Parts: sequence; C-alpha cells; structure tokens
Amino acid sequence: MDDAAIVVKNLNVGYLSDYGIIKVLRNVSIDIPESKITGIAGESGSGKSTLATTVMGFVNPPMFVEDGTVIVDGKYDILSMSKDELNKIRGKVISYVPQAAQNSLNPIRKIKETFIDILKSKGMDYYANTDIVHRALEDVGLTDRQVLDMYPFQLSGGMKQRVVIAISLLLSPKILIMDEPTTGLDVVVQYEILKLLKKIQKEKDLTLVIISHDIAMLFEISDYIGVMYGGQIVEYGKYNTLLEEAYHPYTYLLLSSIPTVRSRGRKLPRIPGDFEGFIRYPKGCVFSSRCPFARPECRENLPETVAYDKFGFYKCSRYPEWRNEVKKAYE
Ligand SMILES: Nc1ncnc2c1ncn2[C@@H]1O[C@H](COP(=O)(O)OP(=O)(O)OP(=O)(O)O)[C@@H](O)[C@H]1O
Repeated sequence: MDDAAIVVKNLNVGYLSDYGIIKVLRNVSIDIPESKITGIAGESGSGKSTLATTVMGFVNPPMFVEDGTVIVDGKYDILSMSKDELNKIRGKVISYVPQAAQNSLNPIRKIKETFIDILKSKGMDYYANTDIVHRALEDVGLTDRQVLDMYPFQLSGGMKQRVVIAISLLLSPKILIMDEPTTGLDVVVQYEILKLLKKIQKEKDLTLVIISHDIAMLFEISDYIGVMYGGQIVEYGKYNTLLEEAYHPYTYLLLSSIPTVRSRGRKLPRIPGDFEGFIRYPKGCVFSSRCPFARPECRENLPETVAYDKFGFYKCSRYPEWRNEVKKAYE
C-alpha cells in the first residue's frame, strides 16, 4: 500500500500536424497511488487522452514522445518496451477503456465472439477459459449468460458499458484506466456504472484511473484528483483536500462553477477567456491569462511544483496569497 502504481516523469508529448509540431503534454510528472481511484479532470483538449494513451504505450504517428518516462507497476518502463512486450502486459497488468468504447463493440459479432477474439489475441482459447469469461460478466452484474449470444444492438448502453468493463478486467489487471466511462449514458445508468466501478475497485484492490471533463462526477467517486489544464497537471491531491482547500486557482474556479442546490439564485464565478492553445503557448504559468489572481510575474515565470504529503502537488506561485483575495472577490 501507499506505493505508486504509475509513475510519470517529465513527460513531453506532441503531434506532428500540417502546422508543424504541436507540443501537448508539457513536463507532466505524477505518481498515481496503487489501490485507489484517481480522477483526472480537465476541459476538452487539455491532454487527458494523450496522457492515458502514452501511459498505455499507444504511441503511434502523428503522436510522438519527445522525452520522459512512464513506469507501471514498479517495473515496466513503458516507453522503452517493444510492441510484443507491451501486448503481454496490456490486459494482464494494465487495461485501458477508451472513450466511447461501448460504441466500438463490433455490431455484426456476438458478444461471445468478441471474447473469443480478445482471448485469442492473448494466445488463449475461449472454450478452455469460459470460467474466466463467466466470472468477468458476473463481476459486472451480467449474470444472465445469454448476453454472450447477443449482438451489441440488443444491449442497452449501460449493458454495453458493463460488457466493456468485463472485457477490460478479463485477465485480472492491477490497473484500469477508463476514459469518460459515463459519457453518453443517462443519469441513472451513470450512477449505476459509478457504483459498479467503486465496488469492483474495492473487491479487486484495483488501481482505477478515471478520465473525464465531468469534475462533479470525479469528486463523487475518486480518492485522488488530478486537474489538467493546457497539457499540464496543475494540481494533484486527495479529493477532500482539493474540495476544502484547492491550492490552484483553476481547481477552485472549476469547483465553484459547479451548480449546487445551495448556489441556486447566486451568481457562480466563471473562468474568463479561453486557453491560448498549444501553438501560442503561454510563457509563464499556463493559466495566467485567465487567472483572476495572476500577477505580471505569473505571466513571465514558470511556477515551481510544490509537493506535499506523499503524492500531492500544485503549480502556483501565488498560493496562499490568492486564497485571501478569493474571500474579498467571491465569499
Ligand atoms: N491526432 C492528432 N493530431 C494533431 N493534434 C492532436 C491529435 N490528437 C490530439 N491533438 C491535440 O492534442 C490536444 C489534446 O487532445 P486530447 O485528446 O489529449 O485532449 P482531451 O483532454 O482528452 O480532450 P477530449 O476530452 O476532448 O478528448 C488537442 O487539443 C489537439 O490540439
């Protein structure tokens, strides 16, 4: 316990595009604790999926890694492993469920055939391993085995998502990364899927990383939260620490902009402006142009990363001064 399941160090990742090189991840470092739920929050385009795919070693053109390391489960140096080596650990040590995975279940193949393909890709025979498949389906609450003889279109969105989770857990990985696991599902089904994920995480002592733009949902389920902005993780820490005392103004503003019953009728703080983009990237703090608490030096100088506890950190050189200004501005 209390070790890191994923260690990312000084990761810089970009894309080759018609406009030249677009550098997206900028010096990302994070230790993700094992046996906990980590939520990675951030607006669309902040680099969440780029981070997840790099951690999985899915680095294919136009994406490229400039430098940095990713160590998984204390021993797998992902970015120096071959495709064959990566294939051996994917599914067994670390699994990944991409965004909208439930929609990419092959529509003309029965669920059983998808399991046959997956096991085959790992050199395993379906019929010799039906017990594993049945257990995986039971784990996600699909106790009726008839589901194996159904086509994806015969399943509801929630059932498809359960199948996808069963596939990702088939070979008992220690780590599961899920990209937007509840997007596109109705609210009741979202709640059921979250409850299921929490149950599975506890029962299997899984390290679960959930990536989403839905910060309210992440705060519901996570033990730790990372906040991404413009290709950086600007803050990481225990969810209740961030909730009670965010160290980074962006975290504070994101949390304050979530409507609650209590805020009804009150004006919510908003985040002014837009991110400059990865081409006209800010020189100093990445959030400085939108930060109501920024000083001229924030625009010029990169903030230090301030670490605390075992895993927490933030990138703001104006903490704690900006907290006093919050009181004057909004409270
Ligand atoms: N194939 C690509 N070619 C060029 N640039 C890309 C490509 N994929 C992503 N990018 C760039 O990387 C940025 C981050 O994308 P990424 O998908 O990692 O963000 P995200 O936070 O996961 O967003 P979303 O929630 O919308 O998926 C994008 O804004 C875009 O500029």
